Amino acid sequence: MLKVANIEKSYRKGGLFSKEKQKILNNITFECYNGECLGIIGESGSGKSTLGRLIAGIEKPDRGTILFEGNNVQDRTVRFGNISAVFQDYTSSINPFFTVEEAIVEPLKARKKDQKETRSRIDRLLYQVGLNPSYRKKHPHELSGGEVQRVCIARALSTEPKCILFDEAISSLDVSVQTQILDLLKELKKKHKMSYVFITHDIQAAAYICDRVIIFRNGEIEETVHLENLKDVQSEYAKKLLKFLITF
Ligand SMILES: Nc1ncnc2c1ncn2[C@@H]1O[C@H](COP(=O)(O)OP(=O)(O)OP(=O)(O)O)[C@@H](O)[C@H]1O
Repeated sequence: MLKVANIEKSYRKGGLFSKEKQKILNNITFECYNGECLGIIGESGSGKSTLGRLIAGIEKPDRGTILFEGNNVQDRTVRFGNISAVFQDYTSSINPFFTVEEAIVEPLKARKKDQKETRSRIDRLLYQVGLNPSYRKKHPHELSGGEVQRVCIARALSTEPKCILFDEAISSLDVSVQTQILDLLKELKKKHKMSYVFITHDIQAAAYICDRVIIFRNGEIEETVHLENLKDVQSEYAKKLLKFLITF
């Protein structure tokens, strides 16, 4: 369903006018199937978030394609209602002038629903991410970082997308809230065959929710492994990385 093929991405090194480029992603090819949670782990700076931005359609690859059900995610209408994204930097994810209710309802606006139905949907989404209805009228500055992040997750779930990209999206939450969100994602995955691309440093969270894990190294895929074989990765790099992440 999500098909990433031969992706390359470079950025200018040393500012806007520099001619020198640094390759961040090289020859990235993988698929994320319906109902699958695909983890992406790798060292800081290995290009995970860059890949996340390409999947979310925020940036364009220099080469290669990212297709969702056969259509290019660069096309907004392909992403709309199908792919959502939750990023680590939640402070810039929500308009500071919006209330929680407005933020959650924004992606739903294109769909004509009656107000009562929308309100009960907002309450259900808030409940699912562990917030009560009293949060509806609050603004982001009145919330803790973890609460804003939960609103971002509720917003990403609001359109019932087929695929959600999470980029370190739950790392900042309390362990109990993390578990609640992971359990919710597991349930939605089972019920609606949703799929997730789950970028994380948290090997425990990845082990809890992912079906397969891609190990990233310097902008390339080092190894892809099914969760049940995580302890038996082949490459020396993957062994070292996992050992580091598990003992860290
Ligand atoms: N817009 C940009 N312009 C120039 N360089 C960039 C840009 N975005 C990212 N980079 C560089 O690309 C490299 C990969 O960054 P990226 O954020 O994708 O890594 P990451 O694996 O997600 O790291 P982390 O785990 O720390 O979030 C880094 O060297 C970073 O400095």
